[in-house]
Amino acid sequence: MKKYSSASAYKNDHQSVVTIGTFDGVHIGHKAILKRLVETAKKEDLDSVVLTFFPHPRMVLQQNVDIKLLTTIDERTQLLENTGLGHLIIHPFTHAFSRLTALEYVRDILVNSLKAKKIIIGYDHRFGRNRNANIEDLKEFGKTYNFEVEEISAKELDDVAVSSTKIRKALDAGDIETANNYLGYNFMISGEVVRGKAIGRTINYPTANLNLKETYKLVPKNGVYIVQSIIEGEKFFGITSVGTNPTVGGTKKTIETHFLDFNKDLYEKKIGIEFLNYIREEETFSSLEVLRQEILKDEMFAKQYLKERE
Ligand SMILES: Cc1cc2nc3c(=O)[nH]c(=O)nc-3n(C[C@H](O)[C@H](O)[C@H](O)COP(=O)(O)O)c2cc1C
Ligand SMILES: Nc1ncnc2c1ncn2[C@@H]1O[C@H](COP(=O)(O)OP(=O)(O)O)[C@@H](O)[C@H]1O
Repeated sequence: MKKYSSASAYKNDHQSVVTIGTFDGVHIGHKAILKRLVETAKKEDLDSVVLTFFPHPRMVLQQNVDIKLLTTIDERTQLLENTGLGHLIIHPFTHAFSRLTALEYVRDILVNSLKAKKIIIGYDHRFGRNRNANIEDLKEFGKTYNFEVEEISAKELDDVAVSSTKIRKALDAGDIETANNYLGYNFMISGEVVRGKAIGRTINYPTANLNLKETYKLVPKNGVYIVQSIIEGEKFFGITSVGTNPTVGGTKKTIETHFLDFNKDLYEKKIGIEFLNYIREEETFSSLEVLRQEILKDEMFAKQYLKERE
């Protein structure tokens, strides 16, 4: 897959089939649309192109709204790469871009830059300044500029919209299994391991504290989870606590993982953790000793879960 940092960076004379969207999560519904794109490209000898935007339009147009996304732009890129897509354009979404008229957008971007011969798009897609043009307008432009518009049905689109919302809601409720089913893979977060208060080791539960670079990345609700991680090529399971650690008087939200059967220095390493299941809510325990006993129970629970899953 070739990547481009703007529509004008895409320099290709071959005609294309294009689909446009955010594809946050690249979940099973998105994959169905992307499969159609890649198959159409093959059948009709066109290049397959996804036009996506970053930052998310709502991050630019509604800056006061705290938007959380299922995937960072790097994760989204990697997941799109796995679909067999030919070309990915991550176009900067700016105020100036949002002011383009429908005509300018279609003519300059879709036709002149992307050489669109076919556009696969949702029936309710809106575009151009103030989102005032719709799919009927796009079909009219197609007559002038000689491209075809293939409509994604309400049903198919509904499935996509439903799963994005459902995945976010499931993660907000700690329902990892539902989220993973809709995603078609395990929800994951990654970041650098940073130093904490060094209390973990004193109760025999050292925890790798993850620092997320992207503030817009969604984190599942506070609580305790079973996770897995690939560390230097080897798979480890772990128990992760998402929360403020009230037992030790914490106030800042942290994401900390104790890896099972593991004993290595992870500071400054970049690691990803995949969420497998939810164990319990975060609680305020009366002492560190009680916390240690509770984490031991979490460990037993995780081991049992992993054994049954084998
Ligand atoms: C599996 C697991 C469950 C945890 N559950 C809780 C909890 O319910 N309440 C709480 O205050 N802290 C909880 N913690 C977080 C501990 O308070 C934290 O890991 C400990 O203070 C060590 O922090 P440090 O990495 O800064 O040394 C949990 C940690 C783990 C690994
Ligand atoms: N099984 C393990 N799980 C997680 N981290 C481990 C493990 N064994 C060793 N470590 C190391 O110990 C560190 C965590 O120790 P801890 O006492 O919790 O300190 P901190 O408060 O700095 O996180 C991790 O960042 C990692 O480098």
